[in-house]
Amino acid sequence: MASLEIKDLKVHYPIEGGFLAGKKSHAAVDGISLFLEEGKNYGLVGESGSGKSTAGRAIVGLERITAGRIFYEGADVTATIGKRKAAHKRNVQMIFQDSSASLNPKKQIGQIVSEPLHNFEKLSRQEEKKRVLELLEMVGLQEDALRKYPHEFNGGQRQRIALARAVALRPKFVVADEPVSVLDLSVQAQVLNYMKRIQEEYKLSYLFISHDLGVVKQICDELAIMYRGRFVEYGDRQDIYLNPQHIYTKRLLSAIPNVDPTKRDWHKRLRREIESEYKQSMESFLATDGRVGDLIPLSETHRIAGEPPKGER
Ligand SMILES: Nc1ncnc2c1ncn2[C@@H]1O[C@H](COP(=O)(O)OP(=O)(O)OP(=O)(O)O)[C@@H](O)[C@H]1O
Repeated sequence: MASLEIKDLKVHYPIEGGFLAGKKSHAAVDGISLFLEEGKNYGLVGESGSGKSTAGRAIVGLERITAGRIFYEGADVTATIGKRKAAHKRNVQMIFQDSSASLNPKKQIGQIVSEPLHNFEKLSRQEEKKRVLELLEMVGLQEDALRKYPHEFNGGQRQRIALARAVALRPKFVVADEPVSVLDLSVQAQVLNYMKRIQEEYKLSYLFISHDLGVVKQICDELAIMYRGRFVEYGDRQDIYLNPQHIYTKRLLSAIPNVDPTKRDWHKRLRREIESEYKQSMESFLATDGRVGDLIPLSETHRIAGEPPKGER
């Protein structure tokens, strides 16, 4: 069974003129480790700026790594940008948040989806076209899409095209960086359904990057919660939703919309409590130069995703 292992990954960006402030680099990703198994879905969750996208790009080889190693099926595939090993390139693909930027506007959909096949597989023209049509069909598009350009489709359709291209080589892992966050709710659900369907068909795994625990809940088996380049909590989806251990996780959970209206008051009060606990805890965190190990232990754990306490139902 295929696996992707990330060991102590660091991506530090140089700070321009940073020597004046006594700090030469900014740690966007500061030592994260993950072990991903084929067939399971993983969520990388955190607020804007926590380092999720940088981590995702580094994992697929689009970002220069400062330190750490990446192993695909046990083999070290850590490489500098543009020099990824073939197995890693084929088997670890990525889709991005902004499909209007990631799909070349000057190319027709047929060209876009066939590009990876063209680069990696020696198929006849006929075989290639057949495969592209299968891929388009899998994401709910017809043959007439072949000669159209990205701007002729809406955001949800474009994201489905990006998905078709990402899975053209039947990869084992797809890093999906906020793939639905700019879409309307109904379109989000549609794209997520296609993602699930493709996963069942191809037995692949997603590393799903999102700031929204509500979306991640629908697709991921395991979650890593990221804050300032590090993981503050990692574990099974159910454990994290029902029994979050970290104040930062609780805060993200408390921000999930769609609360049952009958429990709204309870939820509001809980949010207020969490905000005040969060402030104190994170002030100490920052005072200790942002080391996760220095976080103040939690006081009582609120069962956020579960039911309100008895007597408040
Ligand atoms: N190319 C870059 N050069 C310098 N700093 C960068 C670069 N890319 C990202 N950063 C910084 O690294 C940190 C992490 O950014 P990143 O985009 O990975 O976070 P994120 O959690 O994905 O946030 P978002 O959801 O807003 O994209 C941020 O402080 C960001 O400003």
